[in-house]
Amino acid sequence: MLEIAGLSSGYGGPAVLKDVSLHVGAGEIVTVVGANGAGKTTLLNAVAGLLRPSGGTVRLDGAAIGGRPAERIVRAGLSLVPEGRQVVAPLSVEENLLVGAYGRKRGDVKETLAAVYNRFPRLKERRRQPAGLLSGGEQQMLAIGRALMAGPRVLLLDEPSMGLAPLIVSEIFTLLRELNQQGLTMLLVEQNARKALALAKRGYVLDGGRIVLEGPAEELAKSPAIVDAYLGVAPTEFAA
Ligand SMILES: Nc1ncnc2c1ncn2[C@@H]1O[C@H](COP(=O)(O)OP(=O)(O)OP(=O)(O)O)[C@@H](O)[C@H]1O
Repeated sequence: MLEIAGLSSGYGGPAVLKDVSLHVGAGEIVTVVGANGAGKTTLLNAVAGLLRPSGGTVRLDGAAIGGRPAERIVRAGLSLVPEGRQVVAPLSVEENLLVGAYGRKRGDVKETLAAVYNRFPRLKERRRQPAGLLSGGEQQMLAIGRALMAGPRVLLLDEPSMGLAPLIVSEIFTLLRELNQQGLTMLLVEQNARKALALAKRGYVLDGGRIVLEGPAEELAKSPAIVDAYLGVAPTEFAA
């Protein structure tokens, strides 16, 4: 469904993202894990059209979308939940959601808004409140809801666990699993490799802007190299 081939990108200096190739099949959750500064945000921003690729291709269901303006990429069916949520603090919850539906037909917006409120009752309860008054977890839900307002086929998620307490992270990941079970395809980048690999079907490891390892998430989670570098203590040590 989403095919990224030989993608390179950066910020004007040497490339930060180097020759990255990965794919996400319809209905899959695929994760890209990597340390701080590995290039995860750069990857998603280059795919979402917020950064210009310097090489490579991005295809969504066969259509070339690489290097297109961000709003065209959203219209093609790819929505980004950005790092740090980036909700507009003084705007109400509902106004933030409507930003995500920019350019859609009124009837579609109404229908999607009802579906988002159905999925996130807490956002409905707080729809008139400024987004800045929400808790971190609620702001993350708002950022996900805003991305859903575009009616995407593929959701790109940039570290949804960032800065959240473990219980809230679990709540967010449960929600992502439910959205996936309803058919939404996801590319999730995370520093929280343990959680991300538990959720995803397949995974890639990004290091220094390059993919250095890939495989079924279950296998990556057991791989000694990953455990040492990204997971700290091996799961068996927890059990002991
Ligand atoms: N706006 C920018 N201008 C110049 N360099 C940048 C910019 N943003 C990121 N970089 C550099 O690109 C590299 C990759 O950063 P990126 O944010 O993509 O990593 P990351 O894996 O998402 O890490 P993090 O978990 O910290 O967000 C880093 O070396 C970073 O310093």
